[in-house]
Amino acid sequence: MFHESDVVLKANHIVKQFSAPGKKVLTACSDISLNVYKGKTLGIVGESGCGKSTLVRMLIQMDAPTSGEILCHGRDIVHLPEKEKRLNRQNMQMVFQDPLASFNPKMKIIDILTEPLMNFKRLKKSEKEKKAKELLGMVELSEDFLYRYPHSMSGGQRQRVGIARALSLEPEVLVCDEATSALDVSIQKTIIELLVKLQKEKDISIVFICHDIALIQAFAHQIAVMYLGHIVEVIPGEAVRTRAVHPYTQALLSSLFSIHMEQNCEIRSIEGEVPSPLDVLEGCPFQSRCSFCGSRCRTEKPKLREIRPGHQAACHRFG
Ligand SMILES: Nc1ncnc2c1ncn2[C@@H]1O[C@H](COP(=O)(O)OP(=O)(O)OP(=O)(O)O)[C@@H](O)[C@H]1O
Repeated sequence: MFHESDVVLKANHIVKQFSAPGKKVLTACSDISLNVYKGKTLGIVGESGCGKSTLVRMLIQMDAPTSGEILCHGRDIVHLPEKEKRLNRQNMQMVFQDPLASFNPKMKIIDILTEPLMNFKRLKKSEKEKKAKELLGMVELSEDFLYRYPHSMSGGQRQRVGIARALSLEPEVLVCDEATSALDVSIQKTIIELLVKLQKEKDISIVFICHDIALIQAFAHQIAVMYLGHIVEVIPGEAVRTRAVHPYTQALLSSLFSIHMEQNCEIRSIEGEVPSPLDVLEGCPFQSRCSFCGSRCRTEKPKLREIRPGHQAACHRFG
């Protein structure tokens, strides 16, 4: 299903560290390797603070890794000259959780939609209206919104504008950072259906960051599960419910609250607190919350190993 020749973006052993008070070092991303495939969705899931945003900021060149490489079609994009980096950014666009915060409230929708194209001098002023109408049509919004302001639209409509604006530059990779988390469940569903439709039409790769494994498994082709700066499991989306093996992925699945859940079904929470990324222990990052933790887990960090095609896990119980 996933072929090396279809890799658009590749992270190779990337690490991101920040300096913290008391001369400490905070490792937000620890030795992460993963692939983003053409026309496919990679879901990145994990609790708050596990390093999801830090990881995608590096993937889209907003931040440089402390070490490791990021390749776009095999070419190193970390060490590009600044000018080339800027041009390359057109190819990777982002949709944020709260479009109201990322849009200029004084700008009309026509200007919000066409600003990226104007900035890169890819659109003439005289063509703005035509292009903006086309972009609104692409996200199934009426042309009536053209001269309105973002605050007069609903959250779902604004998120459609955010998607249209991000896709205006025809990127190969679209990164959605909790892009549907602030929306009602029914609106969330329509936005995801729109993303899936646009992905099929345009063959774009989507990186979808989310803390909700139930949502992401419904449409992601592969899911990377993060815990404390580590990727602990990479699994095809359709297999996550039945084949996930990592105790953390299983804990996330069992703590799901689903509206389809049967009555009397037990909701289990994950025992214990996430340790601070400043005090990372030797061995497995999940050891303090894992009911299978053995002596090897306390001393040796498990490597992410393939356990079947397209499925990798970092756990001493497997591989
Ligand atoms: N610029 C920074 N300087 C210092 N520490 C940072 C910086 N950016 C992130 N961190 C730390 O790195 C860790 C990972 O943060 P990150 O925002 O990537 O997590 P996240 O999984 O995206 O969380 P959330 O879902 O809450 O956004 C956190 O401990 C955070 O405090």
